[in-house]
Amino acid sequence: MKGGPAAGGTPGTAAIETHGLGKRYGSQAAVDKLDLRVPAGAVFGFLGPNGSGKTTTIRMLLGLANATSGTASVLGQAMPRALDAVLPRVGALVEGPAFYPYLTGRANLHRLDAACPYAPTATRRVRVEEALDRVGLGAAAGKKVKAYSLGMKQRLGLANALLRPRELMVLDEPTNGLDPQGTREVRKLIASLAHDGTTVFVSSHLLAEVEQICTHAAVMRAGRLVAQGTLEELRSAGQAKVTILTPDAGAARTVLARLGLVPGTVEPVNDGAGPAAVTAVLPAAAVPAEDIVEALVGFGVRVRGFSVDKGSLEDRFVELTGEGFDVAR
Ligand SMILES: Nc1ncnc2c1ncn2[C@@H]1O[C@H](COP(=O)(O)OP(=O)(O)OP(=O)(O)O)[C@@H](O)[C@H]1O
Repeated sequence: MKGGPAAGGTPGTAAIETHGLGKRYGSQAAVDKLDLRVPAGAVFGFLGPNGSGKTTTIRMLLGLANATSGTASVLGQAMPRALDAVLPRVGALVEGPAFYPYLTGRANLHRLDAACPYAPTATRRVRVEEALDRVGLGAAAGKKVKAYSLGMKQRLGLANALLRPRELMVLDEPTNGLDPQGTREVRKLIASLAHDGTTVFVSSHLLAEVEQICTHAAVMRAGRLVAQGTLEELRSAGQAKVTILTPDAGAARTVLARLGLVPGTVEPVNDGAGPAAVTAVLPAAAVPAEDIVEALVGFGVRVRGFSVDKGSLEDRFVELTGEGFDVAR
């Protein structure tokens, strides 16, 4: 957007911060004791399987739902008390805004912008066209929304969030309904927002998506936050795996067991004719790699190859959520 860079917030401050935030529906806690911290300037992935409480959290942050416990602040101000001061600084895509089906995409944006008391009328036409272009809807802007696909409606929702520069963008599953091309475009859009200094808070149940675009992430499971931090921090908190390539698989297993590690299966390499690969999981506070090699050699194990694999973010998230992704609670 050409409307000038967003302020973005001072690095080191939090764009979103919650303490003990919770929401109950009857006896069910949709969100429970949430302590979330989204640093200013981050592209923050809010991950979790379906039903883990992401949308409920976002709704509370935006004043669309009332918390039943705890506190939340957005751009340094308490919510929902400071709603009127905060919302003009926040762009949001949550469950798609209500569009008029018999109006064109462009006319819908004009109406939504006109309904916003903070939007300058003089620049409306230009801002609407820029937002439509930015989400790749320029060519379809004259079509009625009732003829839009789900992906096109999603893009229109994004365009609505982009009508003015914002310090914080909150996007709930922004690639829902988009084809691979549309997904790539949204990723690029998020990167360009971040480049302009906007903090982006994006929920997703797609790990690969978060891994590609985010600097930080939090993981929800059944209403609870189970991890948050930079992607690197989340990765390194996971369990690493050691793999030993050796013709002395039995002896290698013995050494691993003596070191307190649990040896995994022995996999033949090269159809069983050559050495075998022996693996073991290294817990977070594990035996250092050099000590393992020393013990193997000391025991007379011939080592042809040795590697420590930190494990992917996916391994870590499956570890954390138990059920993996795309699973309803
Ligand atoms: N209005 C409501 N009334 C009762 N229960 C609700 C309501 N909204 C959400 N819930 C429940 O709260 C839990 C969390 O839902 P939420 O929509 O926040 O999850 P989510 O992580 O956003 O999932 P999804 O990715 O499927 O949108 C779910 O068990 C859901 O059924």
